[in-house]
Amino acid sequence: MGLSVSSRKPRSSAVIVGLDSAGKTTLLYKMSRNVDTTIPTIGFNVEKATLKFDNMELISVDAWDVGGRDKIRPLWRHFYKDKDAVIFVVDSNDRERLGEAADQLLSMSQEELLAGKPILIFANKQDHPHAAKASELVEKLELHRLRHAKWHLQESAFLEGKGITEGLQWLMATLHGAPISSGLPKTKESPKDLDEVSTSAGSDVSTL
Ligand SMILES: Nc1nc2c(ncn2[C@@H]2O[C@H](COP(=O)(O)OP(=O)(O)OP(=O)(O)O)[C@@H](O)[C@H]2O)c(=O)[nH]1
Ligand SMILES: [Mg+2]
Repeated sequence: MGLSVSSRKPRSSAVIVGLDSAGKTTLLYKMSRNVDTTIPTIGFNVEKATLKFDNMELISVDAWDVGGRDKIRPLWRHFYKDKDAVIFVVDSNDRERLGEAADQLLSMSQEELLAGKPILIFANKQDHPHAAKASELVEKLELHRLRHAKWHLQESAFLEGKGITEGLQWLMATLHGAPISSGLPKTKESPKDLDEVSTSAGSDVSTL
């Protein structure tokens, strides 16, 4: 079963990034039944949670907007070190900042300590009627630039709890090489029911 894992070392860990207001904190709190959240004070906002299912540790670091990015860069290494994956959250309804988000995503993917790690992209806020859909986001986020990483774009609506499980299932399957069933909430769709579009080797898109 493997559900009683609170004292075990995390099985895997991911760093959550994204522009301000994308939904990173909402993602953590949506799973708060299953997480412990702490906010250490080290000069910029850090939120940490451990998913009890699969014992995956998620760390959100709100460091992008802090002045003098180069000055705090050495601190980032502390959080990027030993991470197995990147979770990137984008506000699909904020088209004006998609270019900025694309640059942040590319920059993260090129961080030495994260290079080549799988990237789960949550195309969040899909509950907005005019939110950019997966196909538009693949283009606007310039995902072709993520040449060396396996990525998956998952449409989501965190406030409604939609898309979270599906995205994390992809991540766990990618990290562990096989679907993980223990403790994961059942999803209504099986992968074959999702509208999956192959975009390049090892990368794909799932709509809600
Ligand atoms: N409509 C809608 N709003 C959302 C969704 N997810 C998050 N929000 C809202 O977006 C706002 C920002 O969400 P946060 O989770 O605080 O964003 P964040 O990425 O942690 O932002 P910073 O901490 O500033 O970097 C909040 O008002 C959330 O309620 C969603 O799926 N749909
Ligand atoms: Mg936040």
